[in-house]
Amino acid sequence: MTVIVGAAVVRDGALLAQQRAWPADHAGQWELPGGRVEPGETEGVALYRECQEELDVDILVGARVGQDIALPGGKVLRIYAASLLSGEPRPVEHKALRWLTPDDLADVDWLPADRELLPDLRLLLTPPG
Ligand SMILES: Nc1nc2c([nH]c(=O)n2[C@H]2C[C@H](O)[C@@H](COP(=O)(O)OP(=O)(O)OP(=O)(O)O)O2)c(=O)[nH]1
Repeated sequence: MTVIVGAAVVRDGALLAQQRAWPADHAGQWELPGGRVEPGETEGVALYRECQEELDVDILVGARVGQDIALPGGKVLRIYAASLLSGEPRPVEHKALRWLTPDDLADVDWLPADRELLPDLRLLLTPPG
């Protein structure tokens, strides 16, 4: 099974989202940083690599967020919480980045799979108590 890992990077109560530049049918839609787990990689290593490639940052990978979401073609999307270790994110391959507060979460045009995760992402941004 192909696993696509995504990072829910949180800083100061906001979630980092990025806007796809391609392919044409998804360009302009928003997603979490991440990508395919390559053979021989752990999911954490894949996420760390993808965030270096896409954002030019080093991350610390934390706990799972939500359930696996089925993607077309028998793939699944699996999200992990993450925090920034070093670097300031920049959109290396994407059109734009945004830090989304809980109130902003529903404002962007997410990829369909990510939209299913919004309740879990909102919880991640909400301090306990
Ligand atoms: N990175 C990422 N991909 C997502 C998210 N939600 C979602 O449906 N996807 C889908 C879009 C793509 O079909 C697939 C990831 O492909 P990708 O193009 O970003 O990753 P990749 O370069 O490692 O994959 P590939 O080109 O080797 O197939 O997962 C998300 O939040 N983050």
